[in-house]
Amino acid sequence: MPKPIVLIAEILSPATIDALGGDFEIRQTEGADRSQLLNDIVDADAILVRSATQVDAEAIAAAKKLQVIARAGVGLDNVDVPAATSAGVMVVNAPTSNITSAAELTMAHILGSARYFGAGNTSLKAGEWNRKKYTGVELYEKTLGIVGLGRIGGLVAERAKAFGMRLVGYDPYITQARAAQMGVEVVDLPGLLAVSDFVTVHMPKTPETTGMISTEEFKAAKPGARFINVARGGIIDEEALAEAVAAGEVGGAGIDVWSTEPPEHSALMELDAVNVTPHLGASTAEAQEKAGVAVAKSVRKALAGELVPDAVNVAGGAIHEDVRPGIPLAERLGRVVNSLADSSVTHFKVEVNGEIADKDVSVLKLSALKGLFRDVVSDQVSYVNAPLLAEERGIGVELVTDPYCESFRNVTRLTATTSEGQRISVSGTVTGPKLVQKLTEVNGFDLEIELTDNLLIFRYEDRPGIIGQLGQALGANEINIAGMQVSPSATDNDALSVLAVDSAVSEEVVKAVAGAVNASAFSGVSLNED
Ligand SMILES: NC(=O)c1ccc[n+]([C@@H]2O[C@H](COP(=O)([O-])OP(=O)(O)OC[C@H]3O[C@@H](n4cnc5c(N)ncnc54)[C@H](O)[C@@H]3O)[C@@H](O)[C@H]2O)c1
Ligand SMILES: O=C(O)[C@H](O)COP(=O)(O)O
Repeated sequence: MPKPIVLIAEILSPATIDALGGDFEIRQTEGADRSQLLNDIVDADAILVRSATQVDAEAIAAAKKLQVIARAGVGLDNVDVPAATSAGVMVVNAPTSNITSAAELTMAHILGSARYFGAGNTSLKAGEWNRKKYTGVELYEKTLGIVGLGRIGGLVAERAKAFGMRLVGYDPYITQARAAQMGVEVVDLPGLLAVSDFVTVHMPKTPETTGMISTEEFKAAKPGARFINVARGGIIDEEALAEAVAAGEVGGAGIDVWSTEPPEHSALMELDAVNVTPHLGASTAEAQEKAGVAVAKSVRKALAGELVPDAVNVAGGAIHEDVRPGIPLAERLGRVVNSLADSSVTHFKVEVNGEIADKDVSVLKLSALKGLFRDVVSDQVSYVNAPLLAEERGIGVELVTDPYCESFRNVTRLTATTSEGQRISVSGTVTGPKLVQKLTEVNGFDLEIELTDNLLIFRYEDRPGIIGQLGQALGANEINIAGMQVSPSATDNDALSVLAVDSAVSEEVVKAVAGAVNASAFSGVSLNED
């Protein structure tokens, strides 16, 4: 049988090809060359792009076998998602692959505009020695206005804080509590412009945000403020910016993204106080590797007929972006339940609590079931066959949602009853811009520990010295502890310890360690991917 064809339309990290593996025929094309693209896409099963390839309705219609469009990055501005959906083509991206790189480039632009990096560099290379002209300002104790407090805005806040900046932010879609967590004071846009020495934008480009910072906003801004755009071209109106800088109203700017790429005859190019970069936000070795590997994995899954967590439109039905991070979490929690179960599960409940409860979260039930079965059946468990496996085994499955969630934005809680009457519960959440998975509860014991690949769980009668005994017993078996959480019971004298360890621990060793602390219940959980 011929191998499926994966068409790579832009330069991607070599790690992408390694992660695709040997199951595909990999072809290269030049995505920016329209006629070459339309010719080469015809028999492709999957296409991998960055932002320079227009995968529009025409390209999708030309692609007779296409099953997946993979964007090795975040923005889908160059992909016609509705056209892909109506053609039954899955679209995937790599939503967190380049956020750190984009946040770091933002800091580079903030610093660069504060210190005339571009102009100083050009001037010195032209043989001048002009120290006075390029006297800048410090960031320390200046105010940074962040417009858009999402993933990248949050990472910028974290970094700017380290420079001693005061942070104000505007984002009508996030809660005060979330902004407070970031150390950002929420204000309205005029309020932000009035007090900010630097303004940086981190929103998507939408009809609402296009041209959101323009002549009026420059006039309302603090005189001499500097403006940074590492988000999307046109959120800051380039022509109005050039005029405001030339008029001395705006002190400087750092622009990475352009309303037309590459930009044509922009007046910004002529201005000393404006530093420019050619859309380099994601252009680091790390971001490219992360993006390439993430989409390669998604392509493998998509072509194997599995549900893909990073898909933005699955089988015509979209998974909301706030629900997507919960998919791998639910699967891993399902695996934890399976590890804790002493006998077969007869009833399985998936509770989704918090802000995502009003979205369609049925995929989380499928994912949790997939996790429950993944380590116990020899067949490849998919989102499609997991419910069938439950039915075959007579497992009653329920999904319950509740928008109320006390401690986190969202928590997924799985409870299971086994044929021997054992009751198991585990809860988890996904936190921060890096979407860190956390275990927040096991069998009624509240915790907060990263859901790493190898965990050990011990329940015992609480008494002094146990932590030392656990450490000693694990050390004697050459097991390194990477993290630990102890949770005393609210109802009896027991405590539960969850330890994150560096490698999988054999059942024999887990038993020996449990014996050393006289544990009444214990489990070794291994969530390795292989
Ligand atoms: N330069 C680059 O190479 C590069 C790299 C990665 C991402 N990006 C771009 O950076 C931007 C931010 O990415 P992200 O991952 O942080 O996105 P995100 O979705 O995590 O955050 C966007 C934030 O903008 C807010 N927002 C939406 N409309 C708004 C409005 N009208 N006013 C104020 N806030 C509004 C949202 O509530 C959200 O909190 C996107 O445009 C993305 O395409 C650029
Ligand atoms: O949307 C993105 O991921 C960034 O703008 C990066 O785009 P790029 O992959 O073309 O550099």
